[in-house]
Amino acid sequence: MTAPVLAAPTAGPDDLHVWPASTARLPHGHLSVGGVSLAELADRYGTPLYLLDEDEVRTRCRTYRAAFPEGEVVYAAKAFLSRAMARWVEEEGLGLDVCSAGELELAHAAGFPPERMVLHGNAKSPRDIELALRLGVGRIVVDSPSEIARIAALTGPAGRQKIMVRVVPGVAAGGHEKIRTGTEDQKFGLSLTDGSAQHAIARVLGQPQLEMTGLHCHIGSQITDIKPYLVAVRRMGGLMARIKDSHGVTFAELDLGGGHGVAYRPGEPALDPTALARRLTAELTASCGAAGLPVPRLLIEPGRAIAAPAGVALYRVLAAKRTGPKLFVAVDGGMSDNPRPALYGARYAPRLIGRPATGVPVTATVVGRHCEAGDVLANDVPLPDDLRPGDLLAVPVAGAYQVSMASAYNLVARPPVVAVHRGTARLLIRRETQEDLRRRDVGA
Ligand SMILES: Cc1ncc(COP(=O)(O)O)c(C=O)c1O
Ligand SMILES: N[C@@H](CCCC[NH3+])C(=O)O
Repeated sequence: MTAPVLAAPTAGPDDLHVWPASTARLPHGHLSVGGVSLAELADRYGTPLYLLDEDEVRTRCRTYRAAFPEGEVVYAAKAFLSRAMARWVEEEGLGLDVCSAGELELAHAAGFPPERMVLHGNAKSPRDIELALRLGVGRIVVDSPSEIARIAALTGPAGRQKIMVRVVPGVAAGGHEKIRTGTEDQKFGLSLTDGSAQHAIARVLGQPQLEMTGLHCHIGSQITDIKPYLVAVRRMGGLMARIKDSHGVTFAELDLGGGHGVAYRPGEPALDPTALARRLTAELTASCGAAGLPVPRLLIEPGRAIAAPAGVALYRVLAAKRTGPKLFVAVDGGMSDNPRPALYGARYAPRLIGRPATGVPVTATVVGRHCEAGDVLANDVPLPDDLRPGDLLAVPVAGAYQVSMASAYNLVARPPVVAVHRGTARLLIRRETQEDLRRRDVGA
């Protein structure tokens, strides 16, 4: 299905710099992304609606590959996955981080080569491991000692499965306490300080069916400062040196996970992959040089930084009212399609589209339609005071951890995802239907 391009843009994207690069202003308050009018997309596919700009995804993949020419860039599918997304990422030469049989199967169905996948997870099910081994997933990242024997047994004497071990480097970083994974008070990885990482590594090294290619760490998400990554590199370097001393083994790879932060609102910082690559490489070279270690090949696993800025969410206003001092603007989505504000206090910058903003700018709170006071999409944001039912709101930087974390709370169907690309639009994921939801209810 395609949607035509509207008229030529009238002005450049000035305050639109957290929007996809293809965003353009059209007459009468309209906007286009990927050459397609957002208002027209809303009419065609309904709202709430998520769109993804294919060129923005591909450009971001290319920027990462150019930043890490010697390394391997592995897209974290948990940020957003569809068959088209898997194909774009594959065509751009990235690997894929999957953390469930579901992600693995979908990517496999899309033709993503299993050998370029990395399987993660703090609680891998027997099926996750069996499927990964049967399909020939490139690397499995061990997060718990109990996985090791299972992976070795299922690999069988003839095979040799590549393994990494996830280590907690003791680094506090991340945009919110719930997305910090570099310290020992959270569930992921194995401790450096109590020796459980060293113990797991020794067990992996003792299994002839397993080939330990290197260490892994992932310190958190929405990180905008390079320094915590440099501390993590030094700690990983220290551990690699101790493993060399105790086991006489050096590793060919080091996976530093993802977590690279993006700007959700104009003026916010973002992590620059090129600067990150330069500093990481320098730090790794220095750490390894000092310890007499060969410099391992770097793997990194960006999810948000590839997908988030390529996505836009579209909502229609259902109600607008003043309650005390506050202007509440209620839209037809909410925490079921975007739980991030409720979970992490995430902030967004919605804007009115589809008509000129004639009203006086006021501070408004955009809320969803769910039966939950915490169902807020954007707190205290500037919007015109004359918003009315039927108006369209667009929220940029919506491509990661929204559709992939969506629920059907209140039996509100999950929204569709449409790809826009150089003047055309096509449906990637259809809207969930009430029939889909009813069909699961099989007890009378
Ligand atoms: C192991 C691992 N790698 C990569 C990522 C991707 O993180 P982000 O989307 O913040 O880049 C995650 C999620 O935080 C993760 O758990
Ligand atoms: N889901 C989180 C990030 C966690 C990343 C997955 N390990 C977010 O939306 O910010």
